[in-house]
Amino acid sequence: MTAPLLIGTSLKMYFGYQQTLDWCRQVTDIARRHPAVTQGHAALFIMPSFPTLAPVLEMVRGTDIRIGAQNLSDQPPGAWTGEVSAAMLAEMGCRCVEIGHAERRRHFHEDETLVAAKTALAMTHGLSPVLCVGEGEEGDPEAAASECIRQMESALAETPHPREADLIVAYEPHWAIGASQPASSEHISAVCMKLQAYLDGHGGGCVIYGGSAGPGLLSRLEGSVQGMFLGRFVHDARAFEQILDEVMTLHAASR
Ligand SMILES: O=C[C@H](O)COP(=O)(O)O
Repeated sequence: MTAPLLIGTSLKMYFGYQQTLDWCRQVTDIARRHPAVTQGHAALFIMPSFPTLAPVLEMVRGTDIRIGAQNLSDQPPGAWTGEVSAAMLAEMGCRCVEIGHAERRRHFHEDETLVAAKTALAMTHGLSPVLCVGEGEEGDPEAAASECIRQMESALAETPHPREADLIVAYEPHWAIGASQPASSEHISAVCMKLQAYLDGHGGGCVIYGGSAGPGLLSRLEGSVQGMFLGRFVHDARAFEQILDEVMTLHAASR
């Protein structure tokens, strides 16, 4: 059987507490009954805000939905006011953590040294990094892929081999995040296939696409990505279900 497509989302800081729980419940209910999930063609992850991690972890108990944080400290537990450790996330039951998102690089000045430290720490605690890479300006896919591979190499520089958790690379061109539409399918496919080829030769991992992604995009990418990293366009949980419907259609077409 082929590997499941990875369908994940970060809720960023959009929702309130109750709204997050309501949305996660809707998606969990969809996951419990949708054949794309129950038959193993799609694997899901959700990254809600820190205060909701505990109730959401409880909510998804009995499913295989991975829950992750949108950030972690690059430091071991100690005197780091306001930070959250990899150790605590792992202890709670988180299985993945987002690292290097364009918004954290831009607004919180997270540099490549910090991204590499966080990636290594996540791995050593068995947390799969959802490592976000992407070029700043719209341009040709060759240059974009080179820049993303450079970012991946930098991010993985401190990570011991073999890796202690699966690596998920989210290709997110910065210029396509928060936009009205994603990058073109041709651009996404060309870059993601290069990044996947790189990972296949360098310890493994899977490449998913994010940046104004929504229903319909996965079908247009014709198997060139391993999944999707979703944002605003699944805030209505029915859109999440539509994407799982697409996974089923793609699976049927591949048989
Ligand atoms: O974390 C998700 C990505 O940054 C994409 O967000 P967006 O689809 O709202 O642009």
